[in-house]
Amino acid sequence: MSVAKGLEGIVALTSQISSIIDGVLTYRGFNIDELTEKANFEETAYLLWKGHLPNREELAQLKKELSQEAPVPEAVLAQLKAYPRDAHPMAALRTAVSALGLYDDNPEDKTVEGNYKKAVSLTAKMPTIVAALYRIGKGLEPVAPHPEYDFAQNFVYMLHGEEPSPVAVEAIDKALILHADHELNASTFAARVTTATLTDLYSAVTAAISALKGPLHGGANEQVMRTLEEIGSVERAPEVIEQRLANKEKIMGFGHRVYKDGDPRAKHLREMSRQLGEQTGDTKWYEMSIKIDEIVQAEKGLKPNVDFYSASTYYYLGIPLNLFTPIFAISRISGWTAHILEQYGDNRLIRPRADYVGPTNQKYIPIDER
Ligand SMILES: CC(=O)SCCNC(=O)CCNC(=O)[C@H](O)C(C)(C)COP(=O)(O)OP(=O)(O)OC[C@H]1O[C@@H](n2cnc3c(N)ncnc32)[C@H](O)[C@@H]1OP(=O)(O)O
Ligand SMILES: O=C([O-])CC(=O)C(=O)O
Repeated sequence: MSVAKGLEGIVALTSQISSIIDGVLTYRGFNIDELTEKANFEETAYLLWKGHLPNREELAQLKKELSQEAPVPEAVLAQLKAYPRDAHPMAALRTAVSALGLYDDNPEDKTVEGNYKKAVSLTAKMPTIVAALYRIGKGLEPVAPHPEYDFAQNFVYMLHGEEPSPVAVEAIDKALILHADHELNASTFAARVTTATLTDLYSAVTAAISALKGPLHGGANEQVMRTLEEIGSVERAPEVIEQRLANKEKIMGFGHRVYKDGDPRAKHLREMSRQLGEQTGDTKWYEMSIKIDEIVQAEKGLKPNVDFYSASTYYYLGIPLNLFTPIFAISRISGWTAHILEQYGDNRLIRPRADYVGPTNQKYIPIDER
């Protein structure tokens, strides 16, 4: 049996949701560069779920549903308050999404309409949960979702409990578009493998969040910011990064399984980081990121991935480090659920083989003789 470690290069299924061809990322055939410039997150999520951009009526309907579904059940809110204060928000989010399945009247409804409803409902609740976790962690009361606010606006509002700045809303909205889907990344694959057993949507999303949390995947954005903080100044960047590379340590936010010539999302986040650095009058984090980018490219030939410049972008927006990956999840749930719907629509159990390399012909030894 030949093994492709990490399933590198293996084409596991067909999909109509997103593509990475010659380094270009598209959602349903639309280049993400154009979507990032012209669309908003709600349109993007609709596009991923339904396969076409919404007209005015369809978008208004989706916004209405997202708004209606944004509040989380009181019982789940009470659970969030009972979680250990030092729990990581990604772990808490995973547990909360799993708990939400218990409060769905019909969690096993796997009709197309039923699953679409669940996808919208869960997507709507993600920002509410993440903002609530943040506020509870600070000893503050969660802020209820604003019925009139758009998705990104509502998230920023619920975090801080005040009218959000248009700059922050625009930046978050763009970041959400950029993170919404990415072909068969590890968390989406986890969602599809889980779905393929014909379990429920909550179970599949819980599996996806669990996979996204890891530092080789979505968890890298938080680690990037920790690296920037540890380095502390542009001047120290060469010494620290070169030392880490010499120690064969990975520099978080660099490298990618699919993109070898660069991640097309990184340039948007780099520009956002630059602009926010200028606007806040604190260009250090952006400059340090640029310096690290130069060194890692020169020394290792590795380019930044989506997680690298999102770190300084979120930092400039005053978002705490442990919410970086939850924000990724707030966006990626649109892609996960689109893939879950697609998987239910044309399902086959996903069950590859392992090449057994362990011992053979073992003989049972009675316990007293071992
Ligand atoms: C949203 C996302 O999930 S984007 C990815 C986010 N993850 C990160 O940023 C974590 C850092 N990056 C990595 O760990 C990897 O580049 C991954 C996981 C993204 C891709 O991994 P793979 O395709 O399996 O590449 P792999 O880990 O085998 O690396 C190949 C070689 O490049 C090196 N390398 C890869 N990434 C890095 C890095 N960030 N820093 C230093 N060296 C690296 C590896 O050490 C390895 O070197 P070797 O051949 O001398 O052993
Ligand atoms: O595709 C991947 O392997 C990881 C990634 O960039 C993403 O999930 O956005």
